[in-house]
Amino acid sequence: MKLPFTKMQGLGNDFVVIESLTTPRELTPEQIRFLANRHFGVGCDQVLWVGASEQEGVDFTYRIFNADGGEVFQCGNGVRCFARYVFDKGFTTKTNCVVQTKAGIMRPVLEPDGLVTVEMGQARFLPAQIPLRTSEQATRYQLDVAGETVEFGAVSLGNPHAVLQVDSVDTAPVDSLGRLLESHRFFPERVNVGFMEVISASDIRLRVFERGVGETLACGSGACAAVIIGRLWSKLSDTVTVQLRGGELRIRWSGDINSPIWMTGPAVTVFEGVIEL
Ligand SMILES: N[C@@H](CCC[C@H](N)C(=O)O)C(=O)O
Repeated sequence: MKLPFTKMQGLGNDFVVIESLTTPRELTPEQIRFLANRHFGVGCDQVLWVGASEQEGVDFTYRIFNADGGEVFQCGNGVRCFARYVFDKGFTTKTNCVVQTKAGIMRPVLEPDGLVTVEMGQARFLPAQIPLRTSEQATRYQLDVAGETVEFGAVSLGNPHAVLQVDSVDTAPVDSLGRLLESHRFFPERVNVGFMEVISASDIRLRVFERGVGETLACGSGACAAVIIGRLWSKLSDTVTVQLRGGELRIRWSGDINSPIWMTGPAVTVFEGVIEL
């Protein structure tokens, strides 16, 4: 089968976008892993699937697959690319489409300056919602990992995040500790692990070890999670610039746990192609 695709990136978090609007397409986990493979396939952190609306008031259905082939419910950099893709390809003339994900409805908006703003929904903190293997909700959790006590905040943006504060992201053990935490039994559905360095109340640096991928150049939902945790720990203001390895995101959150969080950043098409599956 010949499969057309579009390669996109948001701050270097890269995607293979598969269109299932004109020709319905389903991909197996093996096919996802092949597409994501940087040596034998196209190469990406996530495969994004663009599908038709399945309900009134919604324009499209958005599905997300990690490079390991697993389906997940949220991808912040991906939803910006999704909005850029459906608009640039002429599948909509709306600059503010409504997108159904498995985590709920998302509303990306194409800004006049080319950036994309997304309302990322409400954060969830209950252990069962994240999920965590505990019944006690806490602002800070502690785990013993490889003989050390690790402290972190935990939140769901539709996908699970643990956020650690570090003195410097340059020296943080992102790969080794990220890997251990990602698959720690405390997180029954595994977890994305963010390492946050607070520069000031309005600036952080962040590296993220993503579930099902490894460290990526940027993670949109991870940036939201870091700002939420940093704000709950009284270290951040309501508008924060998040410096990731691939560039910057602007994140806004009032601090009211019932209010949504907003993310603004770039979404770029890299190239198009056709691959034999
Ligand atoms: N890169 C993403 C997050 C993708 C999903 C994540 N790896 C998970 O397993 O939850 C983003 O920009 O949010």
